[in-house]
Amino acid sequence: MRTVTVGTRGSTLALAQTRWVVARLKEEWPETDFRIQTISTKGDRDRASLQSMAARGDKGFWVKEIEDALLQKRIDIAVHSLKDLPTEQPEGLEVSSIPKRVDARDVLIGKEGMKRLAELPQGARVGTSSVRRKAFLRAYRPDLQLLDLRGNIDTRLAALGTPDYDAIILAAAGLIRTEMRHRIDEFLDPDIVLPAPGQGALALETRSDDDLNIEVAYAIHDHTTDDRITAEREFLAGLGAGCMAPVGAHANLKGGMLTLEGWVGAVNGSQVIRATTSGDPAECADLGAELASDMLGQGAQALIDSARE
Ligand SMILES: NCc1[nH]cc(CCC(=O)O)c1CC(=O)O
Repeated sequence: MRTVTVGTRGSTLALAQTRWVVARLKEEWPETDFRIQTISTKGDRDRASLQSMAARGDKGFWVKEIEDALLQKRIDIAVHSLKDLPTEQPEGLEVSSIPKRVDARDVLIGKEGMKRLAELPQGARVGTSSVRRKAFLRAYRPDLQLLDLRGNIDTRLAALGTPDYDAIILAAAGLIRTEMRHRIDEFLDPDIVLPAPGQGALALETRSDDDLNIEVAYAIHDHTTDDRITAEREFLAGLGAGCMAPVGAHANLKGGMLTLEGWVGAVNGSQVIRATTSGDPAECADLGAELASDMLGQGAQALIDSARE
């Protein structure tokens, strides 16, 4: 039997999504043996300085060590949360497969009586470290106290068991993939908090010259998800921004048309620039790039810079 080594971070979520990927691959390739190897990244080891790493333009803190393992042939396929993967891959590597996306929305989990965003009391304490979530939440409810809350899903859920937080905001996808969907109290309305580009989607990365493993990975590729996230990521790339920017993007396919919505917010909540475009899904990359230049024309750069300070 041929063995394919699949590399991932070791968090509960990373392992859950990698086991899901391996189960799907095994359905397509029953004669192949898949082995999971966990790799620790700078993001796992040095969480406190994530924001400063992002400010320095150091984008690959969730993926660098995993990409090195791919290049050195210690692993054959890497599984990443697409949201955490920089918009460009290093020389010699490529994204060879995008499996079907799960729910892209953000969700709220709250204490008793704090289970809906609109009904949180004045000054309620909400945990999130995402500048995107902070920017859009502040624009909607300037009274809320937004408190930093870092760490993996388990750490963040545990924070609700302390007196410090009334509610926390997370990605639905993380809870769904770790079989904690039942903990979700409210799916946030995307008209209030627009999800991150690529949220809820995964990427399988391989060596560019490794035809065999590219074929293995591509068996679970989903074209619709690919068109949607390509538009979202081209929008992000066109803004020159990364996963730590106050930028939301969400694309949908309906009736053969791709609609892309993009937001850029001021971290202090004073302003959110919103724009929408739509067209042929075959033009998904151009739609994203065009929306980005439209937003830059409306002053988006100053808002992105405001998050870097
Ligand atoms: N930045 C960490 C991260 N990367 C991907 C997800 C969620 C799952 C996904 O979007 O696929 C999360 C956690 C979160 O934002 O709550």
